[in-house]
Amino acid sequence: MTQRAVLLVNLGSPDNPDVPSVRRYLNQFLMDPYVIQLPWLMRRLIVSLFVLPSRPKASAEAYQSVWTEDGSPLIALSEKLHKAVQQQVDMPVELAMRYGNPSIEAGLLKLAKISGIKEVLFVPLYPHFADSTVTTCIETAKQVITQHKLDITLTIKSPFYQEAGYINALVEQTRPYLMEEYDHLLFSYHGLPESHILKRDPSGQHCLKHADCCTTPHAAHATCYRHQVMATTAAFAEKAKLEPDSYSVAFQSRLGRAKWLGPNTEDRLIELAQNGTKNVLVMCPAFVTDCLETLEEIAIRAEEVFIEAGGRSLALIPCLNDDPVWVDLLAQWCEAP
Ligand SMILES: C=CC1=C(C)c2cc3[nH]c(cc4nc(cc5[nH]c(cc1n2)c(C)c5CCC(=O)O)C(CCC(=O)O)=C4C)c(C)c3C=C
Ligand SMILES: [Fe+2]
Ligand SMILES: [Fe+2]
Repeated sequence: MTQRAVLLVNLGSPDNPDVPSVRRYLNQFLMDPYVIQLPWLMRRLIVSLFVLPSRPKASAEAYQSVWTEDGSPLIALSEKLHKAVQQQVDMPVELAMRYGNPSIEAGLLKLAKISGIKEVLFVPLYPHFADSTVTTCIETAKQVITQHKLDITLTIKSPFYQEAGYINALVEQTRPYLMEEYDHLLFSYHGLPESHILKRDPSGQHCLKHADCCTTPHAAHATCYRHQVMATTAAFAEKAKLEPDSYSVAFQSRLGRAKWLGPNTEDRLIELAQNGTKNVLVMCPAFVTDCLETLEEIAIRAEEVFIEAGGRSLALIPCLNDDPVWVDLLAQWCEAP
């Protein structure tokens, strides 16, 4: 019997698309000190005064527009992925969410109870490093292990933003869309406040200090989300043989008043439409499963913005979800991360 088990970890969704459930979810999410990186009292005030009074209603409506018979798309698709991986490997695999359910605590307790399990391969389902995604789920897992005195070690899968297997899976998944006619391919990555990147630059003098910082080799790139998404884009463009002017990068899902990475996806789509681009393809490689941010923000809202600005069609390329090439890659990592 193997000593290893696997925990796949994604972000999580509200339990239901109603206002109270979304409020609970947003409160847990935004009170996370890795997400809003301010002292507790300031975070509490911002979340209570500026987010919780109005956002749960708007977000609940957005969730309702994409909710499925099986629940939230992010959870339902992550469960399909989990099942497909479990079928390929001879070790226990569980799925957990950083916010909402099933929790990281429940997943680790379940795995730790299985006789003979000594090591958990912990796989954050994010290709790129960010404290607000990767660090927070790792720290939560460590707390659970300490709190419950679990006799297991964690092996953590590193961000895989430029691993050949991941780029290959993305290119294979995207190929049918690239073979259709289109004018421009937009890589829309989830955004991040610039302060999160600056805080992680060990030199304090590299990240976001000059225009080509992300393509100039530097130790900061181990934790630089912007460098990592640029590296994914470059590796994808090379493997898919994209023409240099046929694609660009933008950042979506901005929240609040702080300065976030740019350009903003909606602004970029307006610019493309105004410059005569008619048919745009959008892919979102920061997400491995489709979710609110791809299905509602891009496929519904961004499409409206693009068409209103003069574009003709916007097609969202699905995330990897339970694509067989991606499932095979995860199964390989289970055996040898
Ligand atoms: C892909 C990686 C993600 C990063 C980096 C990230 C940072 C980040 N997000 C918020 C605020 C919100 N994000 C929300 C939804 C959401 N975010 C991600 C992924 C990343 N977030 C996913 C996969 C989802 C979808 C969840 C789902 O149920 O489908 C939301 C909730 C929805 C809404 O009200 O808009 C918020 C809020 C911040 C502040 C942040 C970095 C600081
Ligand atoms: Fe950079
Ligand atoms: Fe987010």
